[in-house]
Amino acid sequence: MKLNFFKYQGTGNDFVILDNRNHEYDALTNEQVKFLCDRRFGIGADGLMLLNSAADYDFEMKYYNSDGNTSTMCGNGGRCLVKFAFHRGITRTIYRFIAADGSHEAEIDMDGTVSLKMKDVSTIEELNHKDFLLDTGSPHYVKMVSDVMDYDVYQKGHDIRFSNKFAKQGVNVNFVEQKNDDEIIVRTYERGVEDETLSCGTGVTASALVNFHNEIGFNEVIVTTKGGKLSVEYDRHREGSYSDIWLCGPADMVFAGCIEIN
Ligand SMILES: N[C@H](CCC[C@H](N)C(=O)O)C(=O)O
Repeated sequence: MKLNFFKYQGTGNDFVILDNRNHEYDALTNEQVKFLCDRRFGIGADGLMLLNSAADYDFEMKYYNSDGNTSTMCGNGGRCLVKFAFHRGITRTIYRFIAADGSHEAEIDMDGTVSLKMKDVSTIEELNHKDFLLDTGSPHYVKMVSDVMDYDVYQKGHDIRFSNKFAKQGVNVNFVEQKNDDEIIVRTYERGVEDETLSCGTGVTASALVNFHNEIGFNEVIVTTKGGKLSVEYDRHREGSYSDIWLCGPADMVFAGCIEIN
């Protein structure tokens, strides 16, 4: 099978993207996705996305983790897919697409950053005063720590992700340091990559919502990741739900190519 692929990254979370609007890659297998994402034998990426046609939407997003399995929502992937759609000639003031967790809106700002509206969050489960569980389109465990840049993210993330509570379904694990009221640093161990990624969009979003200093009403949190800076804007409601959640940051093409696979 010959593939024309495109490589994109959003704050270092990187993806292989295929334009599948004419169903050219419908037969792609999980094993082939895993090969394409392999950093030694393939192109190399945290995940792979298909840009599919969709009735009533500008496109459909189909997301695979680098383990080759389809998964739930990818925030950085969604942002990269919007920029890819633009590069492929789909130009909109507001993009509307369908993904694993439902419909999303997105905008490409004048400076090229992409803002993606995330699904509403109804509850945050507080396991204790430092550990939280919530779903921002993918399941996230958020743990507040100090000196996050010195933290053993791989081992500690692996231990939580494969603990009895999460072994079957999996969970993404975020380690968060509070810099000040509106700034956090986040490092994430990602399910389905089974390693730390340079950033995780749904994880950054989850970590921002858990941010201790949020007020009722509009909040904006600046998030530093190893792959760069993102911002998360949202409305916090009195009963503890969250809406109008926007994940904003850069999303850029790295290279394009053609590959022949078995
Ligand atoms: N690994 C995640 C999906 C990708 C999430 C991440 N890349 C993002 O930007 O949200 C999962 O299986 O739940």
